Order: sequence, then structure tokens, then C-alpha cells
Amino acid sequence: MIGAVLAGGESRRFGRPKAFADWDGTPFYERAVDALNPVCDEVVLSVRKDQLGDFSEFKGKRITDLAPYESCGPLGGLYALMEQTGGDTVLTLPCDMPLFTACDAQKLKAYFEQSDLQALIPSVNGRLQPLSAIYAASCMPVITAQLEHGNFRMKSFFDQVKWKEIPHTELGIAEEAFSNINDQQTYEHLKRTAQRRRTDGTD
Ligand SMILES: Nc1nc2c(ncn2[C@@H]2O[C@H](COP(=O)(O)OP(=O)(O)OP(=O)(O)O)[C@@H](O)[C@H]2O)c(=O)[nH]1
Repeated sequence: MIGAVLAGGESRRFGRPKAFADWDGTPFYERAVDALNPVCDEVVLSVRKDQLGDFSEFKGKRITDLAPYESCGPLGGLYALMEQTGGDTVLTLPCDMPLFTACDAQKLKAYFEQSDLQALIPSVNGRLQPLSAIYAASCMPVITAQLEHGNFRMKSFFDQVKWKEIPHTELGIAEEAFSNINDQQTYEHLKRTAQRRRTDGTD
């Protein structure tokens, strides 16, 4: 299984590149890499072409979004990942979910491997989390055909593959693992919460 850290965003709401924001002395993107490393055969970074230089310290493969499907949402990103990683199953994780751990990734992977699904998408209170999910290589022909028809909708993709929504409770993953940081306010709030847990000894 290939782990793919999605780090090609523009961080407009955050105000600076959030892949490099600090979490406990580690940049966000490295934290996501660390969460996937123990459970994946290889971890790659998914970035935009113009960001390649920013991630030059990353030792693994840097996969860039591919024309003509750059900026076409998750399907365009998945297309680029599958096209450039040689047809393996892909476990994706956005760089802005610093509370998602290797243990959480393991739970997702274990569930997927016991199923015959093409895609496993966790949900939190009914909200799908397609960026922290697993996609089998057999999704590729569906994605390619859809993109060729100019259809970038995840909903259409879900109509064509065998997939399952799995509530985080069923996976045994805490809701907060899926907290994603879009702005400074959420960043500060999550940092304070994590700090309090450490002080209370509840973490
Ligand atoms: N490779 C790649 N990753 C992306 C792209 N857009 C977003 N991401 C990643 O997907 C995750 C979710 O992104 P968002 O927070 O929704 O978007 P963002 O562009 O980072 O932030 P905003 O500019 O505030 O919307 C983050 O980990 C991003 O780094 C893209 O075009 N290419």
C-alpha cells in the first residue's frame, strides 16, 4: 500500500503554507508522513509542480498533480497519484490533520484489507472524509474515464465503484483524529487542547 500525503494546497485561509506549520517541533507534512510510514510500503508527497522545491528535503518521492487534471479536486489528485505510483492501493492523508496517528492509519488499513472494497471512506458525524481514505488501484479506469468526460464529481465516482462509508466510531478512531486545520484559530485551539491533555496526563 502506498501512503500519500496531500500537501499541495494553497493555505489561503491559514495565511502561510500550512504543510510547514509546526506541531510539537515537527512540520505538519512530516507528521503526516510519520503517521503513514509504519503502515505503508512507501510514502509519497502529493504537491503542485511549483512547490517541488519547497519540499526538497523530503527523502521520498514527490508526486506532482498532472495536467490537464490539476486543480480538479480529489479525483484529479488521485489520478496523478495512481498514474505515478505504479498501480498500488493508495492511502491518502491530508497534511493538515496533525492528530491522525499511525494507529488510526492501521485501523483504516486493517478494515480495508479484510474487505473486497475498491474504496473505503471514513465519516465523522455523517461527513465523508475522502482525503483520509483508501482507494484500490482498480479505481483508476473509472477515474480516468470520468476525468476524460470532464466529470470531477466524487458522487459520480462513488456510483461506479464498490465503496463504503465507515463511521469513525466503527473503526475505533477518535473524532478528533479527523480535525483538520484550515485557519489560525483552529490551529491555536487544537494546540491548546493537545497541550491541556498532556498537562492533565490524559494523552
Ligand atoms: N496535491 C495537492 N494537494 C492539495 C491541493 N489542494 C489541496 N491540497 C491538500 O489537500 C488538503 C486539504 O486542502 P484544503 O485545506 O481544503 O485546501 P488548501 O488549498 O490547503 O487551503 P485553502 O487555500 O485555505 O483552501 C491539504 O492537505 C492540502 O495540502 C492540490 O491542488 N494538490
